[in-house]
Amino acid sequence: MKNKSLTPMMRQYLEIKEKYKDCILLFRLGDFYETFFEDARVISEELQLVLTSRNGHPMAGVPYHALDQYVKKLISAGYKVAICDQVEDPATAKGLVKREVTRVITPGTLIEDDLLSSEENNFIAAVSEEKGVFPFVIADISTGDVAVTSCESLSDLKDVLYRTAPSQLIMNEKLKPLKKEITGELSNVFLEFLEEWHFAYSSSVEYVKRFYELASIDALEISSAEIIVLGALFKYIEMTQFKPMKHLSLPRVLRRSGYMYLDASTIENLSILPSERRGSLYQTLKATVTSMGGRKLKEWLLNPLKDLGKIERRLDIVEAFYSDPLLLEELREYLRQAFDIERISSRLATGRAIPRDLQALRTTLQVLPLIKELLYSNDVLSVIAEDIELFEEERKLLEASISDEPAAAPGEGKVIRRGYSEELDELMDLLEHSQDKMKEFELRERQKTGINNLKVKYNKVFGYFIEVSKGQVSRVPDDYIRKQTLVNSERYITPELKEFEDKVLSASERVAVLERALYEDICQKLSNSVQRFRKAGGLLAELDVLQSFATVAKKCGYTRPVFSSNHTSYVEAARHPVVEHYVKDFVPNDIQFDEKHSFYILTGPNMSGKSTYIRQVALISLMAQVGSFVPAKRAILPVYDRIFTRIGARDDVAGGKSTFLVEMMETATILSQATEDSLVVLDEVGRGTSTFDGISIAWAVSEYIYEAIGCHTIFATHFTELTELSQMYEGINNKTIEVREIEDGVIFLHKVVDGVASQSHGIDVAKLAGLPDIVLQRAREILKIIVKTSALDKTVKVLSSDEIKEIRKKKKGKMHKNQMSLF
Ligand SMILES: Nc1ncnc2c1ncn2[C@@H]1O[C@H](COP(=O)(O)OP(=O)(O)OP(=O)(O)O)[C@@H](O)[C@H]1O
Repeated sequence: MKNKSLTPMMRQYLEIKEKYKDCILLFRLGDFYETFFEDARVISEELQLVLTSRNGHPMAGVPYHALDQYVKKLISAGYKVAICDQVEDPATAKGLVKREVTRVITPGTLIEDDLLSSEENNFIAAVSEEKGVFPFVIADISTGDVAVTSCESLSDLKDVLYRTAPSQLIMNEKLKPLKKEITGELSNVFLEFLEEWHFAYSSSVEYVKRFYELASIDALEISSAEIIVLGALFKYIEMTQFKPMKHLSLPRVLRRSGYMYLDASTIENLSILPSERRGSLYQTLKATVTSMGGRKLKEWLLNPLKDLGKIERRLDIVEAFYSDPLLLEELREYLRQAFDIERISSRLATGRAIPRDLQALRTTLQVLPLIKELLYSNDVLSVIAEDIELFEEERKLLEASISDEPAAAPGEGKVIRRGYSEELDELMDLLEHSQDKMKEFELRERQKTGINNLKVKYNKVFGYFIEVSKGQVSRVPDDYIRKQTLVNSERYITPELKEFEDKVLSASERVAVLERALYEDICQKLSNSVQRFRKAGGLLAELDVLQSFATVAKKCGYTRPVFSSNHTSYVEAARHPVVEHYVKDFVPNDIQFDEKHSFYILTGPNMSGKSTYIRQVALISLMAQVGSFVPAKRAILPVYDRIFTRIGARDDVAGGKSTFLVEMMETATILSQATEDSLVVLDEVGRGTSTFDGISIAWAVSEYIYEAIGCHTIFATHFTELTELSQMYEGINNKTIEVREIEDGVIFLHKVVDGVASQSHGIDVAKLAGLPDIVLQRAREILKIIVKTSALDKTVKVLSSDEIKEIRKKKKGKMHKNQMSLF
């Protein structure tokens, strides 16, 4: 590149680019943000923009008004973008402008307009490693939410990443060797490695203290390793945003002991979160009407409660809504009027609130008293009403200052309401009624001087002037200043007229300046309340989720679960909350767990409904612990500490793991982490290997769970051999799913009953699937031969009491209960 051909601006571009090498630099120039050199090539290709050239160098630009939209595209294509704006240069007396990077946008720091109504969180996360533990922090800059946890193992960290799905992950450089392992299954995460010094303890402590204005970090009750990543993340945010992020909340500390832990495969197996392929629990339970509620619902579904008091509190509220449909409908109506004040708060705090945000904030604050009053009308709900703050001062400020339909930006007098500022009103009056004002002035002067034909006129040379005909000149008062003499008249100005003229001529400019200043002042005042707005937003979100539970419970015929004190369970006529919407006549089934029924072997033909049944048992408990009613006629449930699932075949080709290896790893996790208070549902464990290996593993796993862990378990299997276990262990029972055999196949009745499946009917299902007759016939012949020759030798003995003692001892040493923390 020949430096000679560079313009001064291009040189400046290169200078700034030096510091922001890893970013696409967008340079404000008039109505465009321009890029030059290689950046220009990149953006013209990524954004399909015309590539032009200046002095032989490539150049491309995006229009100023469409910046957000283009930046978002660049970010999703994996780029970081530095926005270089024109700012006043205090070094020059003339107030000249200079260009400066005002923010760096990365996937995790994107908080533009279109996110305002989104139900998704946009998390930026940071992780480091300290003695085998991974301290982890996430923040959503667009809502102000911050949370920390520590992952005790790599698989814990992967679970947390799966659950939070951050769009950007900042990692300590020392974790580079684990990059593939950590992020293997994450798609679309923007990774950045920061050098180790970013994770220095002392600077992080100082930073966090300063950020939260704390005398000591002890108040946060988080470990020093967590402080380090929190500090590193905040430093990163400040480095990219150049603005204080005062809306970021104190970190929520998430410890595994506080919640029912769901690992990534359980979230996947139970279809808790929405997926493109099938329905989910989230979609079923979602009758929320605000985006804050949508986000909260997701958070709750991923973190079911273990504290019975808290669960009952949620259920009480759901019941109060459920049993008062009119109140419920009224509340939904008010909530529909509430806007996403968490996001508005973040925009206020970062100086990016637009007038529409303030209009939305006002509407939301206006609806709060109505919600409060409504909740007070019900005894149970009045407890929540107490917590609703009314923001009288802020509401009055917004009502007095922001017009009903404000313009997109301040500057033309269409944002600030009339009556808020006398000065602005006067200027606007001047602009709108300058002609009338002139007439008024003229009339006043005529009356004052007695000159009937006195006229106020305007020309470009003098501006406004008073014209008096020659015959009347003797009446002209002393304070008139003569400006010009014509044949038949004299022209004068007065200080008042000049003052008026100045006002009119500069009024529009002054309106622009004054309205912007007033607007900024209002935003500034409101920004002092952002933490309280966020809190109110959180409360509205919770109300929204709880009303959503009540709405769905009514629509789908759910009942309130009751919790047993002796860890037993009886659910009558239970349904699968998602599948019931996809099949015509869903057949409800019961489930019972007590001392004599803690472990079920569930056999049944293919397609009979085994997976559906075991999933519904897990989902019903999960729903209950989230605080929702459940799809059953009656439900008595224990509080589970964890739900484990091992369902379906999954491989991890990227991580070099076969289907069977993944299956065994998941099973190993269950055996090492389940406690007697857990619920375990297993589907076809052992299927991924040879039949005899599979049966042996499944058998030994069942014995281990039953004897060493003793938790409620359902094991769905095609290995009918496992049903022998019920003969040997008192609490192991057999269940099967009924089918009616007909001449030409089977009818699936989907009814779960005591007993063992007579056969798998796999060939009947193969027929349904359309396998050719000749293949089906041959399969039947082979089946007959195999059944005769390979029956399991029924000589397996029950575990001896010494063996049981031994496995219980080993299990104890491995217990992880409540040790780990999670998200
Ligand atoms: N209780 C039920 N009432 C009505 N239909 C049901 C019920 N349970 C399951 N089904 C229907 O049967 C289909 C098969 O169910 P599911 O996958 O649970 O069977 P499965 O026994 O696990 O099969 P396989 O052993 O082949 O994996 C479901 O997709 C659903 O359409």
